[in-house]
Amino acid sequence: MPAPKNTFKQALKDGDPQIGCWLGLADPYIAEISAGAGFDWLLIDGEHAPNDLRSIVAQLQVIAGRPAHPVVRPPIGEVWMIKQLLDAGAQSLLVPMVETAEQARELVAAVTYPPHGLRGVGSALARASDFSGIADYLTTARDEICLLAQVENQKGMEALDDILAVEGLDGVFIGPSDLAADMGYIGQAGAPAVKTAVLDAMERIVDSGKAAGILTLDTELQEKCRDLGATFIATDIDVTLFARNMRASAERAGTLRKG
Ligand SMILES: O=C(O)C(=O)C[C@H](O)[C@@H](O)CO
Repeated sequence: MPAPKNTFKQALKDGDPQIGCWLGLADPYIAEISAGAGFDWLLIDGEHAPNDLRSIVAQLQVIAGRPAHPVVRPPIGEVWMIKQLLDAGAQSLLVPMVETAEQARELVAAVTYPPHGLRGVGSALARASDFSGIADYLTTARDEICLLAQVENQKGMEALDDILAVEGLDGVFIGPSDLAADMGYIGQAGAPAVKTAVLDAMERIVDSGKAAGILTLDTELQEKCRDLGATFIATDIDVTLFARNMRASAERAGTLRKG
């Protein structure tokens, strides 16, 4: 019995656009609601949300078997973190702040078992192998892991072509917020210079044959990235959805006080 089929990875290979949502509320209840909302994938954010391994596992558990595919973002691309997340059952990783091809090659090694990689062998204890229930996990896991790198500063953009040449990397995500900051436009991900850089990167990623991805709430940019061939596009964030609607609700309710 092989490792579970990574339908998200297959969809990216097939060029089928996958529409996702960021999960930053770090709660399995929210993840469960989101998993059936209609998104193709959900990003469990370990970088900017108060997630730890336990909360990530809890979200993986409630998303399992639901229509949406979980993509997990570690705080940074450390080998030990990746080992833990893969053993916890994450099959798709989005690793932030990738700046060099060497870094990308290290990440490929981190998701690959020896002799070709560095991933520690602990499947006997791992949720990923259904706690040893998947007899052929060790020899089939790698093919079902989707490794995505985030390029989100000028150093990474300058190295983009070299990063795209790294075998075993499935896709590159451009992070508009961090890229904007590094370009001198902090808080202005929609600045023309940033958008131009993002769209240029999208073209280069797609031309390389790898999957291109982004998170943007800008509907015009979402459409432009899709039209350029981007295939993993996150269009919203649970935190902002909730906060915006709570504030609006409180404002409406506040009118009751006036009598
Ligand atoms: O740089 C970006 O943009 C991202 O990587 C996404 C952000 O981390 C996310 O928190 C939304 O701002």
